[in-house]
Order: sequence, then structure tokens, then C-alpha cells
Amino acid sequence: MKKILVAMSGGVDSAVAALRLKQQGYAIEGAYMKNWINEDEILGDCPWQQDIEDASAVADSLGIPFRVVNLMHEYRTRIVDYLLSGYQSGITPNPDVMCNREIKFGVFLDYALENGFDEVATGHYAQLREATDDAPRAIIEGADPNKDQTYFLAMMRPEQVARARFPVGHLLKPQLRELAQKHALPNATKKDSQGICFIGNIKMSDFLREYVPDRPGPILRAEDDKPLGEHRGLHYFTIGQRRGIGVPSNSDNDFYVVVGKDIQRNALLVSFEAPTAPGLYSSRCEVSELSFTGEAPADDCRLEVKVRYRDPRVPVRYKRLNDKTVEITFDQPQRALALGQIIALYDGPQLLGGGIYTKIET
Ligand SMILES: Nc1ncnc2c1ncn2[C@@H]1O[C@H](COP(=O)(O)OP(=O)(O)OP(=O)(O)O)[C@@H](O)[C@H]1O
Repeated sequence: MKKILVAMSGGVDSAVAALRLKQQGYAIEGAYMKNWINEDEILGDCPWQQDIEDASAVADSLGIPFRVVNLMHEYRTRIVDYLLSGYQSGITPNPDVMCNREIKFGVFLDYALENGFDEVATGHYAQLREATDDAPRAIIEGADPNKDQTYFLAMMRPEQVARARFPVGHLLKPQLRELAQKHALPNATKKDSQGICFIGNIKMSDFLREYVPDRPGPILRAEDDKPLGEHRGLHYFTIGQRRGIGVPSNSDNDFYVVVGKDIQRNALLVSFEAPTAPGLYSSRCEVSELSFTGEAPADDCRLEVKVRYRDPRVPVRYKRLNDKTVEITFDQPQRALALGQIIALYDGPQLLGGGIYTKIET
């Protein structure tokens, strides 16, 4: 019988993941991962204590052992440093994707294996297709199209996939809530969490305000460099952003949108939202730090991608340029791609892997 360590966040998804495994007769234990900021308490709000209590109460109600695993040091070096140095260099990092590879299925999985477990289970909305003679185990989109989280698993390695389990991926969220209620799980009606992976219910802008110094610079109109105002720091902005730029369009029908960042001039480039806005839409990009969940696709092929979480899959041509980099050509131009973000690769609903945008052409 397999021994499984369930990553329990205090949320309802991982609670039902534990419930399902228990019902299936596995030997399971629950664990909450504690990250660095939990101890800092810099941003005041401290939901983690409540989360630990909730996770622990769920474990009690299921009659399974529960522990708190302290990963503060690893989280700081593998996620927070990556996040802060990314923002400081003007790119848009993706801590949620990295957290899955480096922490949940990285150090936490290692911890589980060292402590006699065979697998780690999470409450991710993703499904697994078991290995056959011809193909390794594969990650398939979650059954609930509104909740599918495979995008966040795009950088997982095959050996991590082989030790992962997603017990709720075949459920729709309302079904999951019903199960939680039917079995009287103590957190059955708890609100879904939002915010940066692990850090809690904190908005990225508040987090950055605390850790990255402001660096004011000009806001320029992309077409002609006309100065329109001043920004507090490029790291507060993402390509495609319309809210919070602080420059009125003086027109009911036009909206300024961020179309680029000029790192050398520390300038935020904006333009009116339109398919022709310079830099807003791209038809080709280069992707590096590729990582595959199973076998790599052919060097030159057609496949599908998600350019960001919650976007639908779109068709592309995928072409390997060298050992490290592939070229992705979109059938239809895509809006607001950001350097540093993750592109996830798919063959239909099967997740193939992912990589980081290193060049975006418009
Ligand atoms: N602090 C944590 N400790 C243990 N496991 C965690 C923690 N944070 C996240 N996880 C695991 O990762 C999964 C996905 O995390 P995410 O932050 O996306 O939560 P979610 O989809 O809201 O799920 P949940 O309802 O379980 O919080 C969770 O279901 C849980 O298994």
C-alpha cells in the first residue's frame, strides 16, 4: 500500500484531496508547508495561523496525523529571490509555477520521500494518465474548465510527475464543495484563497512595495515618446495593464494600456488600447529554460499553448532553434505577453511542459 503525504493548505481543495485518498484506503498523513513570510509578519495580516488551524482540524476530522513542515529557508532562496530579482531586472516572474517545481514537488517531495512516503498529493485541479509501455505518466487538464490548474504545473519534471497525485482533478468545484459538506469537513465553506503562492492573501503590488524600492521614471507615449506622466517603478506594471497607470485618456472611448518597458530609460511605454498599439500584440516569441513533463515534442511541430493562466489553448508552430531555445509562432497574434512569464505547451488536454519567454516580437 502506497504511503502518501498530502499537502494541506487549510483550503477546501486539499482537504477533499485528503478525504478522497482516505476513502480509497491509502495510508495518508497531512502536512502544512510553512514559508518564510509567515514568520516575518511584515505585511500585518496573518492568515497562516488560521490556515494551520484549518488544516489541522481537517486532519483531525479525517483521523490522520498532521505536521507542519518549515520550508522558510528554501522558499526564500528558491522563490522569493527569483521573484525579487526578476522584478528588479524588469521582467515578470511567475512564482506560482516555480513554487510547484521547486517547493511542492521539489523540497517538499524530497522531504516526503526521506520520511518514508511514496508520493505527494495536492488539491490541484489536474488529472494524471498512467504510464503505458510506450509513454510515461502524463498530466491532463482538470475536468472543471474554470478551475484547471495545469498551467501552474508546466515546469514539473518527469520524475516529479511520477511521484505526484491530484485526487480532485476529475471533480467540478461545486461537486468538491458538496463532498466537503457531505463529509462535514470543518473548512467546507471556507473561501478560496487568492494571492501569491504560499505568501498568503497579499496583493503582489503590496508585496513589492515592501521589498523592492520605488524607482520613479517617465511614462511615455509609445508612438512618439511624448511624456505623459511619472511612474513609481517599472516593477509595479505589467504589459497589457490598463488600471492604475495614472494617466487619463481624456476620452470616453480610449484607454491607455501598458505596451512596454524601456529598461535603459526606466520608462513605462503606454498607448491607446488597439490591435495596432505598438508592442501590444505578438505573433512570434522565443522561449528558453524549457522543461518537459514527459517526452519532448518533435523539434518542428504544431502544438497548442496557453500564453497565461486562464487563457484558452491556442495553436502554434513550435520549432527548436538550439539546445536551450524554441521559437513559437502563433496562428493568431497574442495580446500582452511579458518577458519572464511562463508559456505552457499542450497536445490537446495533455500538458507537455513549459518555458520562459525570453524574446517577444510584435
Ligand atoms: N501552505 C501550504 N501547505 C501545504 N500545501 C499547500 C500549501 N499551499 C498550497 N498547498 C498545496 O498546493 C495546492 C494548490 O495550491 P493553491 O494555492 O493553488 O490552492 P487552492 O487551489 O486554493 O487549494 P486549497 O483549496 O487546497 O488551498 C493546494 O491544494 C495544496 O495541496
